[in-house]
Amino acid sequence: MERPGRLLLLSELRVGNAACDVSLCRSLLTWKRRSSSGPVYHPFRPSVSHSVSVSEIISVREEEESRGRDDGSWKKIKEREGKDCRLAFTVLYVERRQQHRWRCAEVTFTCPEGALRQHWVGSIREQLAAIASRPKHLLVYINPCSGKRKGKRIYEEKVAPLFAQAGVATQVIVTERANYARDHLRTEAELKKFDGVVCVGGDGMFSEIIHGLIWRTQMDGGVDPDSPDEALLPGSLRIGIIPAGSTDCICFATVGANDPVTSALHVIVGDSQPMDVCSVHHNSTFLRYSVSLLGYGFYGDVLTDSERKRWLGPARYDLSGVKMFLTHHYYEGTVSYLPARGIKGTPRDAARCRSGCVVCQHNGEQLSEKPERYEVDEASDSENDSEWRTIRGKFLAINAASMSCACPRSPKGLSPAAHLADGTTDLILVRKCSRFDFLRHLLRHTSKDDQFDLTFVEVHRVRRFRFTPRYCQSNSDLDMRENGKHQLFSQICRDHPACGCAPAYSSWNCDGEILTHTAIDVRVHCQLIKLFARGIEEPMVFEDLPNPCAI
Ligand SMILES: CCCCCCCCCCCCC/C=C/[C@@H](O)[C@H](CO)NC(=O)CCCCCCCCCCCCCCC
Ligand SMILES: Nc1ncnc2c1ncn2[C@@H]1O[C@H](COP(=O)(O)OP(=O)(O)OP(=O)(O)O)[C@@H](O)[C@H]1O
Ligand SMILES: [Ca+2]
Repeated sequence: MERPGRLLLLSELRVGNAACDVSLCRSLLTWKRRSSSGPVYHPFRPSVSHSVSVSEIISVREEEESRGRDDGSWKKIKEREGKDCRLAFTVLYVERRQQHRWRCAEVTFTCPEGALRQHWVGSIREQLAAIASRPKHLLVYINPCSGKRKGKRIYEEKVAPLFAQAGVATQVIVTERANYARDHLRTEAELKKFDGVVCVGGDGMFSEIIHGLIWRTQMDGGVDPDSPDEALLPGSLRIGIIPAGSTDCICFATVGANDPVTSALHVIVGDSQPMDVCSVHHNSTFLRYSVSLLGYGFYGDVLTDSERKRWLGPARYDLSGVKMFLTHHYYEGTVSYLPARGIKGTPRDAARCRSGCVVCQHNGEQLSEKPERYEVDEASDSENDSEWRTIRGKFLAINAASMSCACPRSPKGLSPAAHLADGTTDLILVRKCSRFDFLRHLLRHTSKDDQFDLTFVEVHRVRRFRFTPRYCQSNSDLDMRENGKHQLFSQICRDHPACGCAPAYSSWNCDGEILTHTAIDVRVHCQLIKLFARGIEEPMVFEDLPNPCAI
C-alpha cells in the first residue's frame, strides 16, 4: 500500500454515495470517483478528480456519532449507506473563489474499517504538523473603532472559529485607546510565546503593530531608530491583517481582497510575504514608519480634513476627497531623491507584483548580497552628490507609494507597478495643473488608462528621498519651530477659503496618520517585515494545476 517518499496512502473510500480512489502523496490529497465499470479508465465516462495540496489543508477531524444528531443527518447517512459513521473523517481545505477570495471547504470520506480511518487521519495530521511555517500561537489585537466599528464581531464570528478548527491558540486583546497595541508590543507583550501577531482593523491598526514590533526589535538589537543612516534589524514575527478598516490597502495589495475569512486562511496556512518599510525622519529625529502611502498635498489635505469627520466612517474620505479636489491647493517645495539603480523593474512596467514576484526576489537578493554599495550611496549626505537629483516646483501632490496601494477605491492603486518587497518606493510628483487635468489624473486611478502618462505627472523609482517646503529651505530647523505657526496659518486659510490665500504648507499623510513635520527624509528598508500573505495570486490556468502524483 505504501511507496516511501512518493505515495503514502492509496485506498478506496466513499465520498457521499460514490466510491473514490483516494491517495495521499507527499504533498497532495487526491480523490477520484471510480467509474461504475471499475477503476479502469473509460473514455466516455470521464471521472472528475479533485486535488488539494496538503499545504492548503486546514485540518482533519474524525466524525463523531453525535455530530448532527439533532437534525438526524448522520442517522440518514448511516441508513442510506448502511455504514458506521465512526468510520468517517472530514478534511477541511482552502477553496479558491472569485476575486482572490478563499473559503473553507470540506469533504467527508468513509472508510471500510476503523483502522484505515486512523491510518488516514494520523497520516494527514502528521503531514500538517511537519509544516513548520504554520503558526500555533498568535497574539491578536482588535481595534473596536475601525471602519464601521465591526472589528470585534468580525473576529468572533468569522475568524475565531477558523483558528479554533485549525488548532491555532490565541491571546486576544481588544484595544482601549489609540496606540494601545503599539505600546503593549513595545514594552509588555511576551513576544517569545508567539509565532505571529494578528491585527483586526484598518491600515492605522497595522501601522500600530509595525511601530511596536520594529521599535522592540531595534531596542533589543541596540539599533538607534533616530539615525536615518542605520540599517534596521528585521523582526522575526509575521503579521496578519484581518481587514475591518476604511481603506485596508495593505491587506488588499498583499492578498487581493478585503475579506476576513480569506485573510484568516492565509494566516492558518502559514503564508509569508516580505514587505518594504520606509523610515521617516526629520533631521535626526525619527517620526514614523510607512509601508503604503506617504502623501503631501492632496492626500495629506484629504486626511487632515477627514479626521474631523471620523463619525462618518469610511465615507469621510470621499467627502473630504471631493472637498480638497475643489479647494485645489498647490504647495511649493524641493524634492531630492536617490534613484534606485541596479535593480529590476520601473514604475511604468506593464507587469505587476504578484505572488512569488521575481522582481522582489531579485532585488531582495541584490540588496542583501551587496548592502555596502547602497550604504555608500545612502551615507553620502551631500545634495551635490551626482547620485542625488533635485526638483523644485509647485505641486498638487507628492506621493511615495512603497507598494501599489491598491484598494477598493482604486483596484490598480496609486502606483500599479510598484512592488511589495523590492527595496524601493515610487515617487509620484503631480505638478500644479488645472482642476480639469487633475481630475483626469485622478479618474485614471479607476480605469485602465495610465495615470502617469500626463505632462504634469512624473514618477521615479527611488531608494531614498527628501522634501523641504519652500519657506524653510534655507534652514530646515525652522520647520520644527514654525510648525505650530504654520498649522495655525493653514488652519485659518482652510477655514476661510474666501480670503483667497493658499496655505504654504500641507501635511504628510503617512499610511493614514498625519505627520507633525513637513521637511522629511525618507529611506526604504528592503523586506524589513513579513506578513501572513503570499501576494496577489494570478488566476490559475490549466497548465498551473498541480500534477497528480504518479501512482
Ligand atoms: C473621480 C474619482 C476619482 C477617484 C480617485 C481615487 C484615488 C484613490 C486612491 C486611493 C489611494 C489610497 C492610498 C492608501 C492610503 C492609506 O495608507 C490611508 C490609510 O488607510 N488611506 C487614506 O489616506 C485614504 C485616502 C482616500 C483618498 C480618497 C480620495 C478620493 C478622491 C475623490 C476625488 C473626487 C473628485 C470629484 C470631482 C467632482
Ligand atoms: N480602542 C481604540 N479607540 C480609539 N482609537 C483606536 C483604538 N484602537 C486603535 N485606535 C486607533 O484608531 C485609528 C483608526 O484605526 P484603523 O486604521 O484600524 O481604522 P480606519 O481608520 O477606519 O481604517 P483605515 O486606516 O484602513 O482607513 C488608528 O489610528 C488607531 O491607532
Ligand atoms: Ca517597494
